[in-house]
Amino acid sequence: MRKVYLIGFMGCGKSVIGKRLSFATKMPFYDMDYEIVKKTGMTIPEIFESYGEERFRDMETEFLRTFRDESCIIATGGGVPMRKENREIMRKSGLVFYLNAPFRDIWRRISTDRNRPIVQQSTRADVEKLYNDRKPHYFNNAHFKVETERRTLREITDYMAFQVGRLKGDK
Ligand SMILES: Nc1ncnc2c1ncn2[C@@H]1O[C@H](COP(=O)(O)OP(=O)(O)OP(=O)(O)O)[C@@H](O)[C@H]1O
Ligand SMILES: O=C(O)C1=C[C@@H](O)[C@@H](O)[C@H](O)C1
Ligand SMILES: [Mg+2]
Repeated sequence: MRKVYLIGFMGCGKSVIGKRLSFATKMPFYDMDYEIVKKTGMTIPEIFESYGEERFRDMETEFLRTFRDESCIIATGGGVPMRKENREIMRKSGLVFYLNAPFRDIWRRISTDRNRPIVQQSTRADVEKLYNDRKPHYFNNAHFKVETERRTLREITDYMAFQVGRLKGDK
């Protein structure tokens, strides 16, 4: 296995669980959003504001195409699985875990976060529609579906570390 990708909607826990999984598996961890912020020297709201969402999406694809060939854990941005090319790269280069969380949990976590431009520009109903539209893309493109509802971060991480350990060396 080369890479472990975490996919799912904003606030499902990709970044926080990715870090913990890195600790549990001793694999390095990278957060795509953070890598893009580091490379551009801009925050995500600034990138959306200055260049528009489409350019941000191109940066995500560029990251997947060019990121170093290393066994590692990658927390993807919430919109990454919407592009066919992104899905193909992820499935070819590693294992894909979908973190599923109910919309009410997601909304509680993200509604007041100013660092997510899509949330800032939308109503709750808009974000819920986006959640429902995206769900099949997450679901149909993951090797593993992880239910996070009523599970602690520890329980989720332990389950994922077990699956990663079991499959290490298979790919
Ligand atoms: N299962 C969980 N139990 C408790 N808190 C959680 C759980 N999952 C996520 N959280 C909390 O929700 C918040 C959002 O999580 P996180 O930033 O990891 O989401 P994300 O999937 O990386 O979102 P984005 O796509 O916007 O980067 C964090 O404060 C995190 O600690
Ligand atoms: O779901 C999305 O479209 C996004 C999620 C975040 O991870 C960031 O990549 C950005 O805020 C867009
Ligand atoms: Mg994140």
